[in-house]
Amino acid sequence: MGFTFAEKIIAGHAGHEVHANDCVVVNVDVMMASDTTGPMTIRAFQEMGGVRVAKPKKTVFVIDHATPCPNERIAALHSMIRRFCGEQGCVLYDQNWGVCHQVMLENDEVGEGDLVLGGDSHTCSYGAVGAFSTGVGSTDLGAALLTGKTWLRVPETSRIELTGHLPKGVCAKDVTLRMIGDLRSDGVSYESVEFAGDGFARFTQDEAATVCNMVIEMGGKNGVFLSALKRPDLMPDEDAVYKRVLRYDAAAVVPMVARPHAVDNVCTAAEAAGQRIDMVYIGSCTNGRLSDLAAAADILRGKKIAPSVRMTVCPASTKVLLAAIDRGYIREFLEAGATISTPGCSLCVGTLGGVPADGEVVLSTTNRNFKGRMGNKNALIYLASPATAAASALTGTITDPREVI
Ligand SMILES: CC(C)[C@H](C(=O)O)[C@@H](O)C(=O)O
Ligand code: SF4
Repeated sequence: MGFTFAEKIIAGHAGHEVHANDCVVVNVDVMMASDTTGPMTIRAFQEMGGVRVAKPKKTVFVIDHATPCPNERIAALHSMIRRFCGEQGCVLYDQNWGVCHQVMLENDEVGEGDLVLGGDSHTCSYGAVGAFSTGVGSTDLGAALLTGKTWLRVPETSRIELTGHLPKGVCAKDVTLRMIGDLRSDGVSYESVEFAGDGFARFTQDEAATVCNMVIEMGGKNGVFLSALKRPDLMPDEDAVYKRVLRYDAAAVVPMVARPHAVDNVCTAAEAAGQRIDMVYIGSCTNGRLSDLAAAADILRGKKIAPSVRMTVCPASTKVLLAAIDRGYIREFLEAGATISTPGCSLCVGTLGGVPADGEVVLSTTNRNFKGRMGNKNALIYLASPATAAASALTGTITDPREVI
């Protein structure tokens, strides 16, 4: 019986052979906390008697969820993180960097073969570069800061294969929403997901990050793109055991949306067409990268968004913003009538401005549309790709991007 990626990488970090459902203690290569969970992690570390973190150069804090800082209470938490990083010699990405997951990826804080714990549920994003990465609570993270280790139940694995080419106007986000719609939010609970097939192998790292980012929205523990694996010792064996295997034909995928108030409440963009929208948000660790901004800029270029729509674009990082400036996208967004927000989590989780009013409808490129997500429980949030978001901003209603390209 062969081994899956999860079994191989966890075995390497446990120092012995492991099988799905074993409970093991593993070495952790990289730890990450944001400004939301960082303070709780520091407190947990201190309450456990922590004096020095085990791996300061591999312990990363990113101040991203509430930047620039909106109030006094959060300012105190931000200073607590800065002080801790100064005392402990941990790596700090302050408010000028961007969303934690993008910052981790674009600054090579994580790489192939790393076992990564993050105090954020979308830590699963790093499967795009061949890491085993997963989100944990602040207490587990605090313990890892102290010991450099954690415990894991070795996940069972599902494999999802994509074959062929995506049609024009169809994005990685559409494939992701389609899979989540099919599997539902608990479809692969606590499982590792291997993304395979020539279709996924053709995805760029940005696209792979979009897919892996939302593995948690199908209940997964982690996701990994097999095409990101260069090390043969991490590749799953031919006779590895899978809980389920799903296959998708890329040519048959169409633009999708998730309707309020659940990520698995999906339908095609064509089925939702005509739904009025008041706000459009393009950004986040799911879809705020340069290629996402490019997809939106291609649709908005030389046009004006509907007067009834307020549109905000937030590059996922300062590096993305600078590249978008160089390529002229930022000017194009501004000329189309959009607002540009400071790189970070921005509107995604309601920790900053841009809160929708009661009854308003938002189309967002983020990963969650739960009630209250953007700061108002009486708003309705739809999720979609950057192409669908841009096309819909032009018309003021949900629009299949293939109608405008
Ligand atoms: C605030 C934070 C704990 C949360 C997470 O863990 O994912 C946030 O980033 C989110 O996207 O919902
Ligand atoms: S951009 Fe949104 S989903 Fe990503 S870490 Fe920030 S709040 Fe969470």
